[in-house]
Amino acid sequence: MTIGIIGLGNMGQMLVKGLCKSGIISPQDLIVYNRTREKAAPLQQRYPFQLAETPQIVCEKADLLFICTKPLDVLPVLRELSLPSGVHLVSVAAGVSLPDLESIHTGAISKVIPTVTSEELRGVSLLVDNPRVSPEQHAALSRLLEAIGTAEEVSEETIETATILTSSAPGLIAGILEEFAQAAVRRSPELEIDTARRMLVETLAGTSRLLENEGLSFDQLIERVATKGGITQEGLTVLGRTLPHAFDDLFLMTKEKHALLKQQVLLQHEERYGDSK
Ligand SMILES: NC(=O)C1=CN([C@@H]2O[C@H](COP(=O)(O)OP(=O)(O)OC[C@H]3O[C@@H](n4cnc5c(N)ncnc54)[C@H](O)[C@@H]3O)[C@@H](O)[C@H]2O)C=CC1
Ligand SMILES: O=C(O)[C@@H]1CCC=N1
Repeated sequence: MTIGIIGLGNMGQMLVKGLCKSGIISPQDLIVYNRTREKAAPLQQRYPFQLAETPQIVCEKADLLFICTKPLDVLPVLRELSLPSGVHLVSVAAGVSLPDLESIHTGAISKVIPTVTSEELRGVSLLVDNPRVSPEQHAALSRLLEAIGTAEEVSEETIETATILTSSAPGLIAGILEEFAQAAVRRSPELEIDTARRMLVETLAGTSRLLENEGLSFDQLIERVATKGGITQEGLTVLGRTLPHAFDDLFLMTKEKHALLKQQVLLQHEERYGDSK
């Protein structure tokens, strides 16, 4: 099977690295197009994939085609292509829906929301298919996603919330850890910020191992740490007071951003067809 990738940004590169590292494919099974050809060179040296001169060549050679551009570039890029009906199109763009893509491609289409952590072969890819995806195409895509982490089938209704938990989360967790480290240094200025960051990274790795290897729930882990009448309980009380509002806000704002993106994609349709699809 030949896998095409258009756009070698964060997600395109993650797919190249993850899929090749996992051993599920060999680099020669990949055909990639990047607007700036030279930018692909360092990655191509490590993983000798095929580098196409044009995106049209990619879609003609690929059985499975990942479009990895930013959401508002997806439809304009695809419209310039003549997509063979047999190609299985996979969009990774947040805010671009299956119906948007169905207006362009008559064949099988999936929407996948991957995660940057799949470069390390861990993390969740969210997957939703349109009805034209055959069981064989679904199985082939799922196998690839399972090779770089786990694949969760979701509906288009839940994909936006799940995106925050799986795909935005590595960035959000990094943001939380940075605030954690900065607050520690504000409290104890003699502590180096990089030391605080290192302590948190190691603690995060240990925490995730403990949760996973011992099959602990979050509550069980809290019980192990928070000695009755001890220090951690005080911290948990503060979190219980402040975090629900912060996370409610976070889901509200990201939902609004999703809605805005979808509106902008819809406008691209209207500008093109002079009506609302
Ligand atoms: N970064 C992340 O963790 C995740 C991103 N996504 C989705 O992945 C998509 C890409 O995101 P990133 O990789 O972070 O963005 P990015 O900005 O790193 O990559 C976008 C790439 O598209 C290329 N591109 C733009 N126009 C093009 C064209 N006409 N032809 C060929 N290539 C073109 C750019 O050169 C760039 O390399 C977005 O739609 C985003 O919603 C989904 C899940 C996670
Ligand atoms: O922030 C974004 O828009 C992309 C989609 C999910 C993760 N990164």
